[in-house]
Formats: sequence, C-alpha cells, structure tokens
Amino acid sequence: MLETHKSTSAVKTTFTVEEVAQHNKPGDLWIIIDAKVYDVSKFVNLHPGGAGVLLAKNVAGKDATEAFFGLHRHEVLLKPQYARLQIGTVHGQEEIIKPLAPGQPSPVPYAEPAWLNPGFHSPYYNDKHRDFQRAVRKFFEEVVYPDAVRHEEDGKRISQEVVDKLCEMNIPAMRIGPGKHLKGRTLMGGIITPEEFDHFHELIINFEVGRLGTRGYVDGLLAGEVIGLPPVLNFGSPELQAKVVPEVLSGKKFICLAISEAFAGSDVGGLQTYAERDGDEWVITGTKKWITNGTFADYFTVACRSDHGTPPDTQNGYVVILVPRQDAISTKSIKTAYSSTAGTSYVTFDGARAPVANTLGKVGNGMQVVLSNFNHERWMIVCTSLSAQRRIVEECLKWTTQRVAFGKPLHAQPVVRARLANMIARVEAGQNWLEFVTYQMNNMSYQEQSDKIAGTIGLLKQYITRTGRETAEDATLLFGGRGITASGMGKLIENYHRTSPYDAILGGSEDVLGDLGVRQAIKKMPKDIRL
Ligand code: HEM
Repeated sequence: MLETHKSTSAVKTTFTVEEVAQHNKPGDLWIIIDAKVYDVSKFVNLHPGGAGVLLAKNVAGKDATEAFFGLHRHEVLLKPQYARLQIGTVHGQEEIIKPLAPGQPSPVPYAEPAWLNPGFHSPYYNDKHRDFQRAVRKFFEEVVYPDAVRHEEDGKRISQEVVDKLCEMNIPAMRIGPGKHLKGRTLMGGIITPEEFDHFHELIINFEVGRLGTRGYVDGLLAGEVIGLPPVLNFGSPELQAKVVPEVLSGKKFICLAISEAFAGSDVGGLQTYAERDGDEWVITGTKKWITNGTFADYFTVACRSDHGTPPDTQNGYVVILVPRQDAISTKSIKTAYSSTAGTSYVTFDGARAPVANTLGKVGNGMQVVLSNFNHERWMIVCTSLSAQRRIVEECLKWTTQRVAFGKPLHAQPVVRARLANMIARVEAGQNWLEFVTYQMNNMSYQEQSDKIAGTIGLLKQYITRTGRETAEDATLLFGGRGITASGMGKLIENYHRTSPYDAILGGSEDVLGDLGVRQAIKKMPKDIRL
C-alpha cells in the first residue's frame, strides 16, 4: 500500500499494478477497471456472468477495463451495490470514463440535435431555449428516469410523486403547447414566461420524454392528457374548463382520449359507441380499444354517434363528450408489446352518464373536434419518436466503439460503418424536417396549420416511423444477441426494436398518413398547370 489520500469525498487507497497482481486467486481476488481497484473476492460467486470469467488468467489481478466495457454498461459500476466493491485506485493512473453530470449534453457525435453541440448554429433556438433544455434534461434525469425504469419493468402507472413534481414545473401544461392554459403559470421554475413559450420549448420537453428509452412509460407519462385535454380546452364550456382543466393540470385527476374501437381504428367515422339523450344527460353505450392511460383515467374524452340507425358515413350525429369515471365504465388492461405502465385499456361504457353540458363542440361537429387534435398529436409523436431514434444512434456509436470483435472495434468493419451512416443520415434528415415544421407551427394559426401543413405532418410522421423501424433493425443487427435481450448492454435496443411499431400506428397509421399527405398535395394541384 503506497499512500492514503482524500479523493472526491471518501478516503481512498492507492495500489501499484504489481500489488494488485498478487490478489489473483479464489478468496483473494482484485481487478482493475479504469484505474480503480475492485475487491471481488466475495462478489465472485454472486457475479451474474459467473465466477470463472473473473478468475481467468487475463482478468484476475489484472487491468480488465477493455473486457469489462465489452460486456457491461457503465451504469453497472455506478450502482451502490457494485460501487462499494471499489477499495482504491491505481497509483499514477487517472480514471478516464466518467458519467455525465446531470443535465450535461452527450459528447457523442449525433447523440444530440446539432443545435446542442458547441460551435453549431441554428436559426430556431435562442439562449432561453438552451437554458430551458438544460433544466428539463436535469429534471428528467433526476426525477423522471428512475421512475421510468422502475415502472417500465413492473408495469405500474407513473408514481403520483413524479406527477406532482411534473405539475410543479407545469410540464403537463406545456406539453399541450403554447396557449391560454399557460397564463399565470410558472414554467420550469420561471426560466421562461408563458408569453415566451413556443413550440420549440414543447419540442424540447418531448425530446426528453422520448430519450428515456422506456417506450411504455413514454405513453404512461400522461400522454392521455396531451391528447385528451385539448378538446376540453378548445371546445368545452367555460364552466367545464374551470372545473376540469385545473384538476388535470395539477395532477389530481387523469384524462384520456377514447376514439379508437375494435370496430374502427383509422376509420374514425365508423365507430359504434352511441350517445342517447335522456333529459339533461347523455347515456353512453359502447366500447373503446387501445385507450392510452385508460386504466387510471378519471375522465374520458369520448367520440360517439348520437344518430343510431343512420348510415355509418353520415356525420350529423357525431359528437365528443367528456365522461367522468363511474360504475357504468369499466377499464381492462390490454397486454401489448410494451409495458402496461402506459395504461393501455379496453373501455366499456354500459349506460354511462354525462351531463349534456359536457358536450365538446356541437352535435354533428364531432369529427372536426377529433381532427383538430390530430396534427398536434402527430407532431408530438414525431418528436418523441425521433428522439428515441437518436438515442439508438448514440447507443450504436458507443457499442461499435467499445465492443471488440476479431481483434478490432466493431466499427473497423465497413459493413458496420455503412449501417451507422444510414442511421445518422436518417435521424439528421428527420430532425431538420421536424424543426422546419415546428417553425411553421410557431408562425401559423391553428387554422392555417390545418390547411397548409396537416399533410406535411402526415408525411413527416410516416418518414420518422418508417426510418425508426429501419434503425431498429440496423441496431439489432449491430448488437446481435444483446439487441434481443431486455437487460444489460442492449436493453435500449431491445425496447426500441420491440416498441418502435407503436409510433407507426398510434395517432394514425403510417400508410394512412402517407396517403393523407399525398391527397392533400393533390387537392392543391393547380388546375391550369400541365407538363
Ligand atoms: C466490479 C466488477 C464487475 C461487476 C460489478 C460485474 C457485474 C456484472 C453484472 C451486473 C452483470 C449482469 C449484466 C449486466 O447488468 O450488465 C455481469 C455480467 C457479466 N459479466 Fe461482469 N462484472 C464485473 C466484472 C467482470 C469482468 C472483469 C468480466 C470479464 C472479463 C465480467 C464478465 C461478465 C460476463 C461474461 C457477463 C455476462 C454478460 C452477458 O450476459 O452479456 N464481469 N457482470
């Protein structure tokens, strides 16, 4: 033992490489990882990778840094139960691999949108956006991420404690976009004012949600509110808004949007949930399927038909109603490919009642209420989906650098670099297109957006979700067996590969949206133009 000195906080001991080398047998086993000395004498029999690998000649008493990082994520060493195996450091060596400070952007190329990289410029973001981004990143890493990992695994809904903290920052309110619902609110502790808040701030929040890498929880993180509350805000009576909006935006009540049915998915006109008038009340009967957050919702924004008996293509009776949870409503969890923390549910309305005052918009205008919501929902999905895709690019760049095969890092193989090239190009193209669309949203009224960019948003979503699945495929091949393993090095790839089809379906399926984009373009074809 050479000396004892104070490192960051604890008292640490330094050892020479030769000293460590003497501890190389069962019962007395040390290893070096990144200049740190670990005593694994007792841990060896608990090691998930087995005892033999730690007792191997090139590992026992040796520097096993490269072998370690070819097999484990860095976070393994940061877990308290493993961090405490460290007994000191190697004399004269410095640790190289350090975790990022909370809120710090990743230095891996293409891991962040270019505007976050030092020395890069963007016409879309100012210093306030940068401050906002740092604060949101830190908040998500410290408050949301541990909850996301826990509930992606156990399938339970987002913790109330996290909901309360999200609401304290007014994140659920900001996820609905700029507007009157932000008036008087303190946003992210006051970093920006409600008047300054724009769709790029909203994009920043959605990006942090997307990069959690836990797709079920991404929807469990109150996605129902992002799509279920706008119809109340835009079409509800002032009295209804005064009651419901504060309850939902303070996290005391949960809301979901109930449109799709076993009978009607993308065909939102073909639904078969009926609302009948009984005095001052609606009586609602029918079923809804794939309703995000439905299992824990207190309010259901329900698309119904009130014209029982008329042909399904008439819209005269189409109506949207806010229905509070009651005994006549049952919600059953649907087991899907992602975690049930999303609250995906089959909802049955068995004569559920809602006051006629809960009608959102006019009877017959229900389709307009539903459609008016779609552009924003699709744009939101594009944001979270693209951010998840970018996270996968980061994982692949790290993996192909640290994983050695055939004596070289994986990225020494041209075929690996070719896959990385495609992944990077796709995510960068998507980012630029998304930022362009977001800029238009900042400068157009909602009406103008529906007219000018509804088709573009459809095409953009089609592009992002299609490229997302190509990237999922590429990443799985790069990670091999680990890409299909839910824990360890490839866990984000496995989650992404399993869940990336969600984005291609939710909010309008890929094919339907591509078609919408083209149909909108054809509608605008000038009559007086020829080849
Ligand atoms: C302080 C040192 C170490 C700790 C705390 C540790 C911990 C772990 C843990 C938690 C796992 C489960 C998988 C995961 O969560 O990533 C694991 C797997 C494994 N470890 Fe270690 N390990 C250590 C050192 C080593 C070393 C030096 C080697 C070999 C050179 C090694 C070889 C393996 C192997 C082969 C697996 C199985 C990997 C797989 O299933 O893909 N470990 N280790």
